[in-house]
Amino acid sequence: MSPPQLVVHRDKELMAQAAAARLITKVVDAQASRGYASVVLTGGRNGNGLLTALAAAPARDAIDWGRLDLWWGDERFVPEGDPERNVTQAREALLDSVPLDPKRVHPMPAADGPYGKDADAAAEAYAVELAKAAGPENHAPVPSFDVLMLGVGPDTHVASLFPELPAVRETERTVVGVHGAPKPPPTRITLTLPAIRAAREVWLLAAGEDKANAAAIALSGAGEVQAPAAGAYGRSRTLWLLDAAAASRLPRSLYPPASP
Ligand SMILES: O=C(O)[C@H](O)[C@@H](O)[C@H](O)[C@H](O)COP(=O)(O)O
Repeated sequence: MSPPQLVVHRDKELMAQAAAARLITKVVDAQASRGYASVVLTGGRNGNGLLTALAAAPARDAIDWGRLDLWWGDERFVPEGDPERNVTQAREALLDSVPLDPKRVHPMPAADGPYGKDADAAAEAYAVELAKAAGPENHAPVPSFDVLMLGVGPDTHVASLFPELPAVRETERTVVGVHGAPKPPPTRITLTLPAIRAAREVWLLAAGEDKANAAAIALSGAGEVQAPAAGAYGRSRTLWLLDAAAASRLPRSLYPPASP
């Protein structure tokens, strides 16, 4: 596993704009070489901030939206259309403004969907959907995601993998239900670390002073059960995208080299 790369931007707005530009290039390159691209979205302010910046990006439509597969890293297990749902927020920020192929957009099940209030059954169904989309060359029963994005919580959680809770300890299943999450709402569905680690690239988004401790802990050798962000890495690249506030408590040895 190659060490994580860090890129620090002046502030969260610039981080979102730069991350959006980075995503456009990554998707365009994947589509040019393979004919399609596969991206995992994340919820939260930084994840939605990136989507909002992407919607406004001048080069946005260099992406062939009809050949983009979208998945989610986690979802709040609430009814369809609930403003709390990550997919609801993603639709408002970007998805409703671009010509995606609906067959290639894979939201996680809602709490009023075919699995009712059974988050574990809904999680299992999403795992089956991921496995069906996996190819023979894939490293886990999930597609080879080009980019899997993760917002980082102030407690170092990523997706809905919270410190010390059962989901972060999962080593076999790719998707599990989460009960009693400390970040409301308490019931969620989440990819697990094995699924996250099947991605070619994992990008962690951390902006704001409230993420400074989490970034420092996760990047200074903490264990993944105590600091789930520490266990989120990609097969070929792990990239932390921070703003200066979130990077403010990083050990000097980690902070990207000052320009000469
Ligand atoms: O469902 C969620 O809440 C998100 O997927 C979660 O993992 C989020 O990305 C982090 O909590 C960071 O959220 P902020 O960017 O809002 O701090």
